[in-house]
Amino acid sequence: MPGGATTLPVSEVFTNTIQGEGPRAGMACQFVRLGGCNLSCSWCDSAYTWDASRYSLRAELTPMTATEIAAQLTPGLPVVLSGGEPLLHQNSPAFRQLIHQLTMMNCDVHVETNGTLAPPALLLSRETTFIVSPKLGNAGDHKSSQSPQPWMGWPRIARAHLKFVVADADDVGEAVARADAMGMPRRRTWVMPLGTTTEELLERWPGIARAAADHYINASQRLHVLAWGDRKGT
Ligand SMILES: Nc1nc2[nH]cc(C(=O)O)c2c(=O)[nH]1
Ligand code: SF4
Ligand SMILES: [Mg+2]
Repeated sequence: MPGGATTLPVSEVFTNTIQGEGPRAGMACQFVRLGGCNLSCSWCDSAYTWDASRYSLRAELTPMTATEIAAQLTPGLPVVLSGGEPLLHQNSPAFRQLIHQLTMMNCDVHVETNGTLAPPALLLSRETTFIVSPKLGNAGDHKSSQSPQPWMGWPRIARAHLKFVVADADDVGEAVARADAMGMPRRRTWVMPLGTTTEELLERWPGIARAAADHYINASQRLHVLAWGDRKGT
């Protein structure tokens, strides 16, 4: 990403939704979805933010200043920063400006990240919540230049939680092993089902919930998909 960018590549800004996944599932919130990712998960449900081989990123991403983004947001309502990988933009002046504007607007910030990049001091100093999703084998192979290896400092950040996308009980076992290896407490570790339809999510849920409970980790559904399907703007 260009270090001096005064705009961010924005896929979508939407308000009036609920956080669908993980430790804050059900929370009223709004979203800012940024373009670009440093991984290429086979089942990515937001590939339109990064995959130039399948989408026209020029059409999908709009350069916006922090002020333009903030103007579309509701003061006081938590903002989920997602992507793509939003932390790719952490050194951009526009990213810093956006965080400052969200502070002025009294908006909590929750970052949905793949966990490969260390977060900036700016976010750590304002009690940001991090929802960190390291990728399991089910995400397939990434490009040869890409490393899905997570930054190992997440357990030291009290407001960081792991959230693994799992297909079945075996994946839950893999998630537990990964959390344990990172030193992340199980009470801050979540799994959620892979899937973009109600049928898939419900079909996987009993096996995943059972395995999560047996391993003393948390499980969430994907509430927005159950409510509205796999649609942009939700
Ligand atoms: N409602 C809602 N909750 C979400 N939680 C994580 C999301 C994401 O795409 O990162 C997401 C999303 O796209 N919508
Ligand atoms: S890390 Fe997230 S945004 Fe990037 S390819 Fe994987 S699922 Fe998609
Ligand atoms: Mg999503």
